[in-house]
Amino acid sequence: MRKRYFPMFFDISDKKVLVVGGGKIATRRVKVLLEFCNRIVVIAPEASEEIRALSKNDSLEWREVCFKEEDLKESEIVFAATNDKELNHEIGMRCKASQILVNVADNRSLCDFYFPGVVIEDEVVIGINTGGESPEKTKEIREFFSQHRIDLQNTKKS
Ligand SMILES: C[C@@]1(CC(=O)O)C2=NC(=C\c3[nH]c(c(CCC(=O)O)c3CC(=O)O)Cc3[nH]c(c(CC(=O)O)c3CCC(=O)O)/C=C3\N/C(=C\2)[C@@H](CCC(=O)O)[C@]3(C)CC(=O)O)/[C@H]1CCC(=O)O
Ligand SMILES: NC(=O)c1ccc[n+]([C@@H]2O[C@H](COP(=O)([O-])OP(=O)(O)OC[C@H]3O[C@@H](n4cnc5c(N)ncnc54)[C@H](O)[C@@H]3O)[C@@H](O)[C@H]2O)c1
Repeated sequence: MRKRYFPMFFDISDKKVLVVGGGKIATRRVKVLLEFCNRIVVIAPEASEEIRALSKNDSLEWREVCFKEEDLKESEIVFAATNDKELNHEIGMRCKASQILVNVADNRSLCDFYFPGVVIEDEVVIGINTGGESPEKTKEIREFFSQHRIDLQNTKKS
């Protein structure tokens, strides 16, 4: 049977979320995470303009430093998204050893969970996933739903 990932809809509003890295992928993920969580720390010596701007809000703190092992102590969910493959791997392994939920952007086998494609419309949240087989397909489906927001609204009213 094909391996599938169960879509748990998880309350992360008060979880301590750590994102390591502040580039393209980290930015894409932070923007989605901020819809669900107000305790995000980003650790990265360099961060995108968007992360810099978002860090002016209380929900997001950007620390302009390199990752250190002790950063994990205060974290409950970790996203490793640096451009350093070895570091991402190390973060994944350390989280596993400490039973901290971890997602590693360049190594699906180290992920406790995958980042979904997300569509939000009022109280409706759609999460899309292909079990790691085709993120591109996830993106296509997410774009399809995003362009059909009217239909989602109509469904809700009927
Ligand atoms: C849904 C989304 C969320 C997000 O990322 O925000 C997401 N990937 C997205 C896009 C995307 N990812 C990649 C490209 C190719 C273009 C490119 O290379 O740039 C594109 C297309 C693009 O970017 O346009 C490359 C890639 N992806 C993974 C690896 C590593 C590996 O497979 O081991 C590599 C190689 C990296 C490398 O080594 O370089 C792994 C994962 N990607 C996942 C999620 C998880 C499974 C999702 C699923 O099953 O469907 C999983 C397994 C783990 C995880 O990361 O949670 C987002 C769509 C967002 C949207 O809706 O627009
Ligand atoms: N899962 C996915 O969907 C997906 C898609 C494309 C790429 N990727 C992978 O995601 C990772 C990030 O890609 P990107 O395009 O965002 O890279 P990027 O070059 O845009 O950003 C890298 C970030 O990592 C930070 N960084 C580097 N060393 C660090 C350290 N020691 N401590 C903390 N932060 C550090 C940099 O300051 C920068 O902010 C890569 O491994 C890439 O292969 C994943």
